[in-house]
Amino acid sequence: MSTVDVRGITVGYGAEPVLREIDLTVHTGTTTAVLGASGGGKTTLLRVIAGFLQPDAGTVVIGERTVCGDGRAVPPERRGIGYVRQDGGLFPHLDVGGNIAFGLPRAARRRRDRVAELLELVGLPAQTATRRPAQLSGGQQQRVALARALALSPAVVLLDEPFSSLDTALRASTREAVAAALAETAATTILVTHDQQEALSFADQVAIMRDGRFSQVGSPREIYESPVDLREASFLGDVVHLTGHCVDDGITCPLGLVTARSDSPAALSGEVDVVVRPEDLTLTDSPGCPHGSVQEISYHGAHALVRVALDDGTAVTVRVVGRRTPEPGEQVPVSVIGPVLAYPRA
Ligand SMILES: Nc1ncnc2c1ncn2[C@@H]1O[C@H](COP(=O)(O)OP(=O)(O)OP(=O)(O)O)[C@@H](O)[C@H]1O
Repeated sequence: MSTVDVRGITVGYGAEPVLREIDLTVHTGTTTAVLGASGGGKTTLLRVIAGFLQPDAGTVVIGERTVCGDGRAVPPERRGIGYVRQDGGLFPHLDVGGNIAFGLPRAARRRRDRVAELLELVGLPAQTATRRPAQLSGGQQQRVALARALALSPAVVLLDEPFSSLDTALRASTREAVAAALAETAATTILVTHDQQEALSFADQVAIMRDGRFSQVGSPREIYESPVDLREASFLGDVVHLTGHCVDDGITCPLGLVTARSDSPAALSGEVDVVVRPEDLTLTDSPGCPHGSVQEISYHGAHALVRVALDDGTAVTVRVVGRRTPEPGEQVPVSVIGPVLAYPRA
């Protein structure tokens, strides 16, 4: 069992802490994505867990073992952790086989079949072993870096933005290969990323870091569909933000009379923030729905974002299937699908 349990970690590089009393639990064999703005402290957290940085306060427990805190500081090489840096960090003077075998005990280093096994695990052919890192694409290098991290069968794998330097197509295929390799080894994984889609699709749990703390930790669905506040909602994707007024039978807002979802904060009254995702709006008619004119279309292939100026002047964005966009200037109805998220006015 290798649950990673981070409790009350406070750490910094100077007087000001970068992380403040951070708590995080990553259950055995699951993946947590740590998502946040640049400079927020994501890498710092990985460095504390890996043992490269000693915290000012708090503990890290891996499985049953306290690896830091309570007067203990287990060195990085004895924590059973595989770490993949943002740039892969391969040794340029060693071939792929040499890179993967680097951390293995002397006897195992000579076993080429272990290297071939690890290459297969990350979806690379065995003959890649004789190539130098410089002869590989960015995605192949990242896979080799993962194979090296997995060589010692670590119980915990830390991935620091491993896909950020890859182009879209390579990113998707590398991500799939890495996810499959991690699933096969049942490693407990923490992935640092600043890519919302990556966090939502790759992880079992997403932790959003803001100002040195986690502002929300939950399943990808909870994080996207039930953000704790307007700020988190905007951080995780496109939002239509409107002002609403609570009335007896719901909330009146530029979209008409709407009802608050049950996962909205309780005790709403007076003026509230109404938050709707563009995919919760449609260009179809419904009783009492507003109309407006199409201002702008942003085409993304599979989908398109249609900006509509409602007749009362409010601008809203509607996500439609890419093939079914209206024309600019067209008059369209805008309906909301289902109840909306509403928050007390910020
Ligand atoms: N070795 C260091 N010495 C001093 N300050 C540092 C050091 N490493 C990081 N910092 C500072 O700590 C803060 C957090 O850095 P960190 O690299 O953990 O953020 P991050 O969320 O991983 O950022 P990014 O997404 O850009 O990689 C930043 O303000 C950074 O400048």
